[in-house]
Amino acid sequence: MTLAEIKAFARKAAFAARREAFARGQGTACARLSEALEPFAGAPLAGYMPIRTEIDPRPAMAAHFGPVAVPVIEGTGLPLRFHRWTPDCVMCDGPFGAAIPAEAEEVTPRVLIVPLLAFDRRGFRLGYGGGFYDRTLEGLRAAGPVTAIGFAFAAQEVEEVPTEPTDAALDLIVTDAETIVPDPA
Ligand SMILES: Nc1nc2c(c(=O)[nH]1)N(C=O)[C@@H](CNc1ccc(C(=O)N[C@@H](CCC(=O)O)C(=O)O)cc1)CN2
Ligand SMILES: Nc1ncnc2c1ncn2[C@@H]1O[C@H](COP(=O)(O)OP(=O)(O)OP(=O)(O)O)[C@@H](O)[C@H]1O
Repeated sequence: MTLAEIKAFARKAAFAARREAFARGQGTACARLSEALEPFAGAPLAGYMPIRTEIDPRPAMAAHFGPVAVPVIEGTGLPLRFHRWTPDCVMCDGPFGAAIPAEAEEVTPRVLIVPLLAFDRRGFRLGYGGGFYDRTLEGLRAAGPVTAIGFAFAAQEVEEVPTEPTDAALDLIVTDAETIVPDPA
C-alpha cells in the first residue's frame, strides 16, 4: 500500500469511530476547551464551523475574549485564510460544505482549534486529506509562535496516525475525556 492508500484506509475507520462518538454526545468537552484557551485571552483565535460529525467548538469560540475567526479555503494546495466570526454574524456557503462569514475581515490567528478525523499521543492528526491545516500551520509558525489545539472525541485516538514529513503536529489535544500534552518522542 502507498501512504496515500494507508491514509485513505485510516480515514474510513476514523469516520466510523467519530460517527459513533458523535451520537453519544460531547459532554463537557467544550468547558475543557475553554480552560485550555484561558492563557490565550485577548489573542486572535481560529475556530471552525463544525461539519459532518465534528465535535462542536462554538461555545468555546463564543466565550473567547478577543477576535475569533473561522477558516476559509482559498484554493487547492493553498493555506487557509481566516475571517472574523461572531456568534451572530451572517454566514454563507463556503467550499466543501463549511459555512463562512458573509463579510470577509482577515484575521491572523495566534491560537487555533483544529478539527480532525484521528489523532495520536505524539500530536499527529489525520484530516480530510487536503493538507490545508498542514500548510496553514507551516506558514503561521514560520512567522511566529502559534498554538494548535486539536479538538476531538476521545474515541478518535489511534495508536499511530500514518504520517509524512509535511504533517504539522498539534501542541495540545482536548477531548471529552481529557486534555493531552503530546509527547513527540
Ligand atoms: N469544520 C471544518 N471546516 C473546515 C475544515 C475542516 O476540516 N473542518 N477544513 C480543513 O481542511 C477546511 C475544509 N476542508 C475540507 C476538505 C475536504 C472535504 C471533503 O469533504 N472532502 C471529500 C473529498 C473531496 C475530493 O477529494 O474531491 C471527502 O472527504 O469526501 C471537506 C472539507 C476548511 N474548513
Ligand atoms: N506544507 C505542505 N507543503 C506541500 N504539500 C503539503 C504540505 N502539507 C501537506 N501537503 C500535501 O497535501 C496532501 C494532503 O495532506 P494530508 O493527507 O496530510 O492532509 P490532512 O492533514 O489529512 O488534511 P487537512 O490538513 O486539510 O485536514 C499530501 O499530499 C501532502 O503531501
